[in-house]
Amino acid sequence: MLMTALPNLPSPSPQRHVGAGRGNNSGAASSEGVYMRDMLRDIIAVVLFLVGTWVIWINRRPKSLPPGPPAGLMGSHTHLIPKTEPWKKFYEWHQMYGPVISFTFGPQNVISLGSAKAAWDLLEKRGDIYSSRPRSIVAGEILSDGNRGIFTPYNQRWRNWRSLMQAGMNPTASSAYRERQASESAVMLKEMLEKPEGHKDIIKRYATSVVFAIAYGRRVRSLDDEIVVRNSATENYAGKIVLPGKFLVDSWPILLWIPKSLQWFRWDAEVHRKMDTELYMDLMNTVKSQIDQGIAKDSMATRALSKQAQFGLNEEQTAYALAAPYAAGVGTTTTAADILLMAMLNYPECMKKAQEELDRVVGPHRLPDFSDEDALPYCTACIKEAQRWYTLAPTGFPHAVLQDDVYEGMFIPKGTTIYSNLYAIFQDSEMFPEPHVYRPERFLENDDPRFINFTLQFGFGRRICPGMHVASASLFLVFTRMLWSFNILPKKDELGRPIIPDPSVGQTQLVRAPLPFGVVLEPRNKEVSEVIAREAEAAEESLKDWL
Ligand code: HEM
Repeated sequence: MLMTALPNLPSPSPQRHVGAGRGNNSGAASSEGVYMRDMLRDIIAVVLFLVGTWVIWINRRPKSLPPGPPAGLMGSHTHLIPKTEPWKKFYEWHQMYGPVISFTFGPQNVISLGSAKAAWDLLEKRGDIYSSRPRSIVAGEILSDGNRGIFTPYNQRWRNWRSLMQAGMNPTASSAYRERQASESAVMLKEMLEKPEGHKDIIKRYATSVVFAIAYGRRVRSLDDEIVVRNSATENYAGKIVLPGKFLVDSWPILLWIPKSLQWFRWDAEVHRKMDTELYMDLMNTVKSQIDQGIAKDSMATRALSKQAQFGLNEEQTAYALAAPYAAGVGTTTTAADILLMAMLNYPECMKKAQEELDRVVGPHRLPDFSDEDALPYCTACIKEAQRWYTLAPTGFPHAVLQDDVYEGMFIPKGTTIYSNLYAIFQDSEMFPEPHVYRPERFLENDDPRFINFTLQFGFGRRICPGMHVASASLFLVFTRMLWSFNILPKKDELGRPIIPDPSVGQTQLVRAPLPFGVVLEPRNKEVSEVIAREAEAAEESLKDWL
């Protein structure tokens, strides 16, 4: 049957028969040759049939699945996805196939949402089924034993964890940290005056101290503090292992069937799990002993420990939950501030406009404060636009869908990984004309509530960043106070030419960050140093009894 279905292969020429011209055996040899030739033809036909069937099978795409690129021979798109900046490839596919595309990563179905509308429609309006996370074997299970909520599927354990995050960082709780943010940012400016070249670490110390105050009610005076060093080591490791494709077992869970002692992907992760648990328990136990001594400051830890049963978290789960603000809040805030500086170097005219606004509203005798926020719309627009212009979470953080669904006629199978492709969303020229240009005015010209209350950079639905109020408040103070104090200027090369950082490149671990660049912080006038010295002194006074 197979043979008849295939066109006849051309006969080889008689001169080339095996054994041709070898005396008496030539007849037998020639029939043997014919036999061999037919067999070869059968084998080739079978191979072609199998390969053809395989290719058709692996490229089978239920008609209604979202469109996407053709798969490779192994049925996957993995080989098409670059290891660095994969969202750029997804963006290309969005331009070819539309705002909702599907592809596979290993055996895993993936759907990427490249428009805000699709992300809102699915991740927010249908949040009851789109709020889970894809299975994360190494980072979520082996390293974290299900204790890091950011990797946890949408279940009761996540809800308990999330209720502690909400209690600690909802808008009302977040406003209680503002005084702390104001004091630490005044100290930050003083440190910048003294050591302008260290501005990046200075911002990092600020962000670290803020999240430690929120989580544990303690202050961080230096990045050399032992708890910071231990936390950084932990987060560096976690940041590295969440990169897609880092571990085969995350795509091929069947590898969990090999004997545990041979599972090489466990070895490092288990060592780190022990270290992390020790660190997080130490941090929580310090607060317990402060509570016993009556010297604990209000924090997520005091709240969690006094209502542990209400939150439904055991000791270890509580300790891990309290570590989340550091894990998710330092790198993000520091990078977002770095992006703002990069924007100012690329668009000095925007810096001038923002400074004019600050001079008009705040004047020269005090630092900007939260009470100025409503009167500083251009500065606020600069912050939103920086987060759009250079997104630090280009594919968002992946969600997973809990049941089969249909969206605009497209089938979305249960268990699919869903990327909210913020890179593609922010490049949507209908929503953001000339998307590559940094233009804060776009946020002032648009009265759409989604522009006024812009939260796309913080993700979607029930998983939306719980730290967004803390982050926005920090960015407001860091940006306005830095611009009020300093002209942000580029460094120069040996020929005196300004070195402007290139926004089209970056480096990615858990977040995407600009490549390192230098800035010159030039105090704007003589009074700046006096005001900073005065406000920093008052800040130190208010912080003096913080451990
Ligand atoms: C500019 C700064 C920040 C940005 C752009 C940002 C962005 C994000 C994004 C995109 C997500 C994923 C949301 C989703 O799954 O749809 C997320 C999750 C999260 N963020 Fe942030 N974030 C920032 C700062 C912070 C801060 C300061 C904290 C804490 C103090 C924080 C804590 C968290 C946590 C705990 C999650 C996990 C939520 C969950 O899985 O339920 N983030 N963030």
